[in-house]
Amino acid sequence: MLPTINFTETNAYKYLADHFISINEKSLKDLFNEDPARFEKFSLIFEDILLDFSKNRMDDTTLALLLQLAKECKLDQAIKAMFSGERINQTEGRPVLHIALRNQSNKEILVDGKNVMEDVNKVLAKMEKFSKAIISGEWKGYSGKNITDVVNIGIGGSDLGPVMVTEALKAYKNHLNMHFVSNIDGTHIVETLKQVNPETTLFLIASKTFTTQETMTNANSARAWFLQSGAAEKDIEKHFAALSTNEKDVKAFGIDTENMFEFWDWVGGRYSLWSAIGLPIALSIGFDHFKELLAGAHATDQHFENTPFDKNIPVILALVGVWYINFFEAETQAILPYDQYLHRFAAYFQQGDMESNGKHVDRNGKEVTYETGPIIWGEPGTNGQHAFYQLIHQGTRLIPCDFIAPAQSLNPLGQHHPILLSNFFAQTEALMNGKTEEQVIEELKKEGKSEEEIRKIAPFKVFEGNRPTNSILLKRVTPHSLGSLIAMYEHKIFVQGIIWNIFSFDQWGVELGKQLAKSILPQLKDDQPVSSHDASTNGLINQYKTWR
Ligand SMILES: O=P(O)(O)OC[C@H]1O[C@@H](O)[C@@H](O)[C@@H](O)[C@@H]1O
Repeated sequence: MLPTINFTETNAYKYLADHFISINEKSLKDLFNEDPARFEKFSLIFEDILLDFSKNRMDDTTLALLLQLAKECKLDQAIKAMFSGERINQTEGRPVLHIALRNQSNKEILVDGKNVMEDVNKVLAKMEKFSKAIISGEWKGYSGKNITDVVNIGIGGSDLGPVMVTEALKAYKNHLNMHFVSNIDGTHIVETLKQVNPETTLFLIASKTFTTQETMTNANSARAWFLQSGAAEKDIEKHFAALSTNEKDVKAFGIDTENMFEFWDWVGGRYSLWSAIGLPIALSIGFDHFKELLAGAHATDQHFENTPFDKNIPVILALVGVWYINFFEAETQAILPYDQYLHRFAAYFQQGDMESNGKHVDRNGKEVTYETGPIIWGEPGTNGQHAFYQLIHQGTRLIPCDFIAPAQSLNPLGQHHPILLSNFFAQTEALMNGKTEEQVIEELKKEGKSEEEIRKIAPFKVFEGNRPTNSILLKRVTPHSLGSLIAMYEHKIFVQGIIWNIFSFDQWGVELGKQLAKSILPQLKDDQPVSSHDASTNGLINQYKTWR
């Protein structure tokens, strides 16, 4: 069982609330001036990843109090509960064991007296064999040709992880062309099928439940297309595989369980890329690289489980986040990777974070009286700079940002990487230091502007600065470092959920819309006007009926 402490009733919270008043008056510049050792104190290195959290609006006292908060919320107990396989997803009665999927130490993890590592290793071995057969061409399509294209059909956690990782690790990929179909909009599957040949295409039907409407509809359309293109029922076994926990429905769909890659209810959808759901990753970059991804995540797991909180990267990331969300009232958190390969990283953690911690009821079943999960957003640098950074620099909102960049480029081309990184360094510096009115006036004078012109324009050119950032500098994007980085964010989300006293591993919030869509669908069959909804919904449906 997880602790059920209201963090606003801890001593640390009360001290933090007082302490906030004094910190809020200080600028980041002051904080750096006051403490020459600030960078050394407020940065951590883990393997080839440096976290610099010194450009945050906090000092030694803040950190000490945040650490005390974690202690008072019994974070240590919660971490132990997760790693030991307790049913910490209490609203669904399940353990939370994505850490088992990448448990390369193979240390036993028991659930109901059974070591889950046996099943994990069995599926990994099956994934290895299968991916090697497909990649090598040993596995043939129904007409004897090698597989050239893989179409993953899944949505949410059964899509976003594999999409993000295959994009992030594109530099490591082999000859297989990867396609991802998620949207129920027929356009997605139709446009994808235009690009592939049934004789050389492998479809992966990725769904934990194997009941998700979007995925099953897309899967059935893919199956129909396959059969209409000249293949026979018996050929399905060469071209369709399932990644799921639901053996019964996989069989009913017509997929041989030989081609089923199993996972278990203790793997949350948004934490599933390490499971059979990662098969498209193994196919795209090869199983050995997939294992390195798992190893990177496992290294972070060990760091998270065993490192004192003051040196623990996920814990620090989480506590700094809590500081902004609950004291500075920041509503959003930007994730800004300065790496084109990481272009889906923020989108991935939109699900990871917002589906986990977008909760308004605490672990006692009571309405919370404080903010929980932030709105996650972001785009890769430097594109974002030319789009929305204006608001981050000069807008009225405080937006904590995580800047992420690799020191080494996987495509060293002329001056591209130094230019990219100069922007990465410059942005966090600019956000911290800003530009004073005196500096603006000085610059305008140098440009030869008149007193009158200077007076008019100067206020608009001032940057107040004092805007907080984390910088995460990786040596290089590799399967290992990416695995570590993803796991850092996963555990950050876990820690924040513990502090906020919410359940991070259910997602009831996605159900209501699904339910209503199911009841509306039959009403769309005929042209009879509907009147059973509110006036707006009736009006929209009836207009649709006249226009379709
Ligand atoms: O993998 P399946 O079961 O198709 O679910 C796909 C997605 O469905 C959504 O409604 C959420 O619950 C996600 O967490 C999940 O990843």
